[in-house]
Amino acid sequence: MADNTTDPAVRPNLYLTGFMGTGKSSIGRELSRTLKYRFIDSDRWIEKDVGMKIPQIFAEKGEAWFRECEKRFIQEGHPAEGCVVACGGGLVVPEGMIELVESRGVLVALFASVKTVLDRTSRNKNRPLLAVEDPEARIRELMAKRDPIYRKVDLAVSTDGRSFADVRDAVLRIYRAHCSGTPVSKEH
Ligand SMILES: Nc1ncnc2c1ncn2[C@@H]1O[C@H](COP(=O)(O)OP(=O)(O)OP(=O)(O)O)[C@@H](O)[C@H]1O
Ligand SMILES: O=C(O)C1=C[C@@H](O)[C@@H](O)[C@H](O)C1
Ligand SMILES: [Mg+2]
Repeated sequence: MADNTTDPAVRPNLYLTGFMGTGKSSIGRELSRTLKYRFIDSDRWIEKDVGMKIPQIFAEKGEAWFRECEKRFIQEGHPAEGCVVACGGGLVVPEGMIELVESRGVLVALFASVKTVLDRTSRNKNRPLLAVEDPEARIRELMAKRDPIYRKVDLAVSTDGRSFADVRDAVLRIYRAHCSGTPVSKEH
């Protein structure tokens, strides 16, 4: 099987999407080491670009303004190849964003249950959308809205009960298969 990812001339960007806590940032970093690609996290890029942390951006500028920053990041904030990009959890939500990201490289969606997301996000207070009295109810409500959007992404990996290495290898397999033109079946 031809493997384009071993050809330095063909290194399409690998974008990770999915709900908060599915592991885009942590798995993305691991993937970038394995592929010897540059790792970029859209949340960190925006924080640096605007000079504010995410909670401050949401509080002072609002979510819609943040979504515009995410669009600008995809359009002009990173190299055209050789990158693993961990997208912010809501980056693909506005209409047209899945198509925009897919025009820049290979998009893979990570999935996890409400329980897993709650467990993985509860230790950390830097997600303004989950900084509410009942984060579980908020996750349920947001996930119900967003799940149909993430499911539009053709390449998908489930992360529930799987180790970092296992998820990393599953993403690598489908990225490489996709790059070499091999059909990939969905795994939600
Ligand atoms: N497969 C996994 N097994 C165990 N823990 C995991 C796994 N994937 C992620 N985690 C843990 O879950 C937490 C959230 O992961 P991470 O920050 O990578 O999520 P994210 O998808 O980037 O979230 P966000 O959309 O908010 O940026 C981290 O503490 C990470 O170590
Ligand atoms: O899912 C979301 O809407 C978000 C996820 C995070 O990565 C950050 O982009 C921010 O907290 C919003
Ligand atoms: Mg992240």
